[in-house]
Amino acid sequence: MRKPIMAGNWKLNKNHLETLTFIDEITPLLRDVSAVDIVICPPFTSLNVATARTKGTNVKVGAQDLFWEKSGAFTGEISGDMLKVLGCDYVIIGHSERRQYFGETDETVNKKILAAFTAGLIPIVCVGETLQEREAGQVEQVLSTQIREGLQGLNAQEHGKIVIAYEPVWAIGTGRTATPEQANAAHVLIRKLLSEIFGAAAQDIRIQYGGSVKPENVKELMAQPDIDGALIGGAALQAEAFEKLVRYK
Ligand SMILES: O=C(CO)COP(=O)(O)O
Repeated sequence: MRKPIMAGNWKLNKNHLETLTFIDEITPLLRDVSAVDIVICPPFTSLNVATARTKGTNVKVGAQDLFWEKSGAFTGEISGDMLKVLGCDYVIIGHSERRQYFGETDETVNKKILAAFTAGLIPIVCVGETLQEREAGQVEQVLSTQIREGLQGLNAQEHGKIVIAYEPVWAIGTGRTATPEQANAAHVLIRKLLSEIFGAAAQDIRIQYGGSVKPENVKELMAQPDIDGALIGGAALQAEAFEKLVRYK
């Protein structure tokens, strides 16, 4: 009942020319796929060409961040409206790299989620614990704070299309994936937390797993009942690998 969603988070990779090359490779390969939502999230400078080149295809485009204000004296920032008018459909919010290096907090995540919905974008909201937190037995506490504070004030009617990405920080770019069972257990916990906010509609919210997802491990992760897709970094940068990830079955 939840349509799988496979998204590539390109991070700081690919200029606009490389973006066009990737899109020209990937769109013919994925043309027949309709059972999975496909999203690429290039850097801001590539979004213009990405939305233009994917227009009319089944590949959707997302940004990697946004700012919560609509306009004004906020040097270096990008608004949700700017992304929407470019043709973006999604925006990643609260990635652990933004939390770690750029001062993102649950409070700013919350403001950004609301701004994304106001602009008509679907937020992909990242949560996840560090290795230290996992080893200290704090997974539940960390996820619960991130969800309760990050998603404060949301409701099923207006915000039910939200996508959550569970990305344990210790699995990102490390080659160390959570086991399918570990990941699913976290997803079950997240869904329980979502049901406090969204009620029964939490059953329809898609929860992606992220952290060293590759063509070799995607199938067993996707076989878990509460894993509804993946947010993929490194392995999403090559068309051939990304095709395999989208065709995970
Ligand atoms: O952070 C990630 C996606 O947002 C995961 O990155 P990797 O797939 O490179 O581990």
